[in-house]
Amino acid sequence: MQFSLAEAPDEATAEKGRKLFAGQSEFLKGVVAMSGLPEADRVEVCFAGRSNVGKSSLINALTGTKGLARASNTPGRTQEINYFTQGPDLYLVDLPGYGYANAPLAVVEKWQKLLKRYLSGRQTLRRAFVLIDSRHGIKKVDDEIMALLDSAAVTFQCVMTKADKVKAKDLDKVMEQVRSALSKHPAAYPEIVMTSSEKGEGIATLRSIISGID
Ligand SMILES: Nc1nc2c(ncn2[C@@H]2O[C@H](COP(=O)(O)OP(=O)(O)OP(=O)(O)O)[C@@H](O)[C@H]2O)c(=O)[nH]1
Repeated sequence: MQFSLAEAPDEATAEKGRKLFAGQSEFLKGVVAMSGLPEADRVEVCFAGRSNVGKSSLINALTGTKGLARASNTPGRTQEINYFTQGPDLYLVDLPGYGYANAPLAVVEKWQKLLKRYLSGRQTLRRAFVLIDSRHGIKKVDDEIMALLDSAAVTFQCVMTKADKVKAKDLDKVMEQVRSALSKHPAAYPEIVMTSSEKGEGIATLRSIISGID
């Protein structure tokens, strides 16, 4: 599999993305058990990543709603599966951050159990976006989540975050590592999205990618 960076969308595709995200975004609920999931009545995409990777910031940037997903400096604060509605036809799902070194083992095990159940049991889940910090590349815990997605047969797309924090030459090195790590995962989608929630880079691209998922 060849992995390439997603290019900026053409005008028609960009418009589709803009339209989707011009719709209202609202926090629906935080879920701690499968029994709490909302009715599976629309397409959903989820966002996974290590604690502090920038998930909340990315969801806020995508939806254009500051403070929608709580952007927090405290790692590991997003401990529930958080459901957001995006317009009438889409759920954006913020998964618990993983790999938080100081989390008690019992908490980690509970997340993992819920995550596994969610990923393998949610019929309407169309794609997972796995967020990777552009400074750090793919770590062991990311690789484990990707393996979980492989076994659950959930297509996942890699989204690089905090691109503004990395120099171009360092980014090349990280991308090489990312491509090589992704090549071991059959569920990996061939395009990688480079983003900066801070600068807005890649946000229009990701919006149009999501608008093309049905
Ligand atoms: N420079 C820069 N900083 C960012 C960017 N995205 C997020 N951050 C910062 O990174 C930190 C973590 O961001 P969050 O969005 O809270 O991360 P999270 O993944 O939701 O964190 P958890 O709730 O711990 O899972 C915050 O201090 C953000 O301001 C970005 O694109 N550029």
